[in-house]
Amino acid sequence: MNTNTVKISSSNLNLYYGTNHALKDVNLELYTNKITAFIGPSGCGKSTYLKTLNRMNDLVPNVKIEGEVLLDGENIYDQRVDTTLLRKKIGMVFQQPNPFPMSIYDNVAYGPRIHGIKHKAELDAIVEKSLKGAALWDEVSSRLKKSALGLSGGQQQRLCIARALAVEPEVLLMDEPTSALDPISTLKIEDLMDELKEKYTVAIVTHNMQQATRIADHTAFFLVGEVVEYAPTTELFTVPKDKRTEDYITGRFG
Ligand SMILES: Nc1ncnc2c1ncn2[C@@H]1O[C@H](COP(=O)(O)OP(=O)(O)OP(=O)(O)O)[C@@H](O)[C@H]1O
Repeated sequence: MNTNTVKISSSNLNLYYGTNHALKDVNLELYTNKITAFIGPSGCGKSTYLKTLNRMNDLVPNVKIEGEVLLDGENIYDQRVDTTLLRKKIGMVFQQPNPFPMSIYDNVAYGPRIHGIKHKAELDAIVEKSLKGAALWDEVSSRLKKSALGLSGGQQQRLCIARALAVEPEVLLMDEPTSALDPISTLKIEDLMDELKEKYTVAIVTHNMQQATRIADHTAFFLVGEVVEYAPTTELFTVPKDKRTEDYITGRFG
């Protein structure tokens, strides 16, 4: 894995929800312009880990985080870090498509407007570019002023990806982005992810091991808060080094 450039690196990362030690000494590196998948049984800490990467867990009461997460070598947990700017750089897409109850256009323009962009021509260009980037433009260009809630689930999820792209992030975090979608919409998002990695660094939590093998360059296997194994995806699924990884990927537990 040495040929890859490190975008995000976490070292000795521990997270506690009250007394629940949910992440245990997680050391992982995410590489620029690659897709990294996090797999593992329910409750093993995949989503928690993903959320530590843009400090979404800061919002949870009684959470305690120790260790470091570096983005381009800078610790994102440094007190001076502005979390709004951090989350502009590291965008997130959730399991359930969650468009705002407003027009397609306004959903995509929402982030840029918050960051101070007001001119219509500039916003129009961002909306078009982002919708194209999320492979949705052709389906919605004639109905930009219509409610986003009228889109199908798969379209809504691509809209959420467009909304994330609109603020020009460097990293995209995706928490089971296709688990609520039908197989055709899922394939569309997987194809899209392959395009997105040309420009962004992508991390995805998935329950679907086939999905990880289809799209991820690297895969980390989590078990009760620990990373058991982290390797290039083909290696992890064909020659796992740890017996627990082997048991999981062959369906013996989880
Ligand atoms: N906001 C929270 N407050 C308290 N405990 C939490 C919170 N979120 C997660 N946990 C706990 O942390 C542990 C890890 O949960 P997490 O959601 O990260 O696992 P996961 O691997 O993503 O699971 P799943 O695949 O079911 O989504 C679990 O024990 C869970 O109950």
